[in-house]
Amino acid sequence: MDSMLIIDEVRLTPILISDPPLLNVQGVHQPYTPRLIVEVITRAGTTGLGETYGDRVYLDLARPLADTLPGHPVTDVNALFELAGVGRAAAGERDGGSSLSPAPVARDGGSSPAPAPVARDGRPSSSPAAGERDAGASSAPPHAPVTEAGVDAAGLRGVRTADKLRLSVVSAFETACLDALGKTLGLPVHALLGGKVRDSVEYSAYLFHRWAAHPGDGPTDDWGAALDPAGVVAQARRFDRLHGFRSFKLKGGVFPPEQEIATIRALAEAFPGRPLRLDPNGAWSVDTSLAVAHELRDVLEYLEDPASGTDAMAEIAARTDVPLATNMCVTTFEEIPEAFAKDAVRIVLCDHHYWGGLHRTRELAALCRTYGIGLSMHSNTHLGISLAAMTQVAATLPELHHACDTHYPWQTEDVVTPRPVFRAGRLPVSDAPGLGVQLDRRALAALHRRWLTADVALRDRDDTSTILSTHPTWTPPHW
Ligand SMILES: O=C([O-])C(=O)C[C@H](O)[C@@H](O)C(=O)[O-]
Ligand SMILES: [Mg+2]
Repeated sequence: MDSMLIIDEVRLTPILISDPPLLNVQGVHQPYTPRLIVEVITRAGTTGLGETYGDRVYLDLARPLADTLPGHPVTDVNALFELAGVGRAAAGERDGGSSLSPAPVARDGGSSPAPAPVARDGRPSSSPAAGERDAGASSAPPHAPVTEAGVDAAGLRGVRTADKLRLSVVSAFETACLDALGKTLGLPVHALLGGKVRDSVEYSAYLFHRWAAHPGDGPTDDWGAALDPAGVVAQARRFDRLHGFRSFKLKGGVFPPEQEIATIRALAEAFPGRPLRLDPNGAWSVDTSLAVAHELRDVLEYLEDPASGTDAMAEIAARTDVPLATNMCVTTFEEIPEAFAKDAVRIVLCDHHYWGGLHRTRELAALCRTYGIGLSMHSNTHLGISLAAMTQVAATLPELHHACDTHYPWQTEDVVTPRPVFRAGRLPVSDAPGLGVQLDRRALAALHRRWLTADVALRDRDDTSTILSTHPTWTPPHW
């Protein structure tokens, strides 16, 4: 193996990025949300970049994986799964747990104590501090247990298992290895995935009900509140003006369905013929879902996760012509056979983070193609490294016929420079080596400093605790 391709060092940098007060079924976004930036450095000094969820439960899995990588080639991305212990739940007893095992994820959702932070060469520390609070996965309710078998269908990204956490960590390492490999070979990541089938990727405007500002201290912006149909339409007009998005997705499950129906109707009137999506993250019963589908049957591109669970989705799908999409009931390969057999969904939202990387996203696309299921793309609060990875893999998927989700326009901070710019709702597919993004080290250091100095509770995203801190009587909505 060419020594230029051998990994010399891996750096992990947890950061906190500012986030607006966006509302969802689990509460409200924190003023700052955690992300993890992964740098893989080869013996030739080439740095590859990756990004994933930054909650402490992910950091605890990333650290031992980072420690095992030096000496491995960046070409060896298939080995990452074994090194990260994916599938180790079943095999764990057999091998007795090798030195490659990641820190164990406790059955109560907590994680093993982390070692004290270690600064490497004066660069941002790769080790998060031990937590004061037991961590849940990003976007999952704080009480939700993490088990090897997997429970918690209520999480915004569906069932939460130890393997899914590991896959989310692997995805950042895979992206970083592919970025380093591409830079070494002078090839874009899409070429390493078989080549692009389009020169630009379409994204959708991600509309949220939101408050004008976080209560108390926190980052501010000038978007104002969006708590009724007029507010959401104004938000959509601004997205249209700024980025030219053609399609619109509304995060629902916040207000009673009648109000969210009125909002979609107002959007349809303001933007005739444009694709519209509504996603209440499983907040509705089967009957409510059917009623909403009926009301909006003439304007929806798709209805995303109206109810929770494969059986409920299958029941709704059998009784409406409105296509159902999901990033909650089909989020792992294990969930595919049942959901496809029951015709529960017509569109699956891929996400390279929790599906385990860019190669596995292509494997998911192949399965969807085989079974005649459409493909779209999910997003969670993310920065430019993830956006570049999403764009590179999306460029290679012929079957991606829906605009991809992205939270990116809500993010005012980034660790890449220059910021990507959407034109007519699209991003060009970079042909530069690797992901085609440059790390802004000064920004990375500043956001890491925030992670070190801010309230440690912010190191785990917890939308429910955040809303309860100012609205103590709030309960998770269900209609
Ligand atoms: O499509 C989805 O379900 C999401 O984008 C989940 C996200 O976490 C979203 O609800 C959010 O950021 O509040
Ligand atoms: Mg969704």
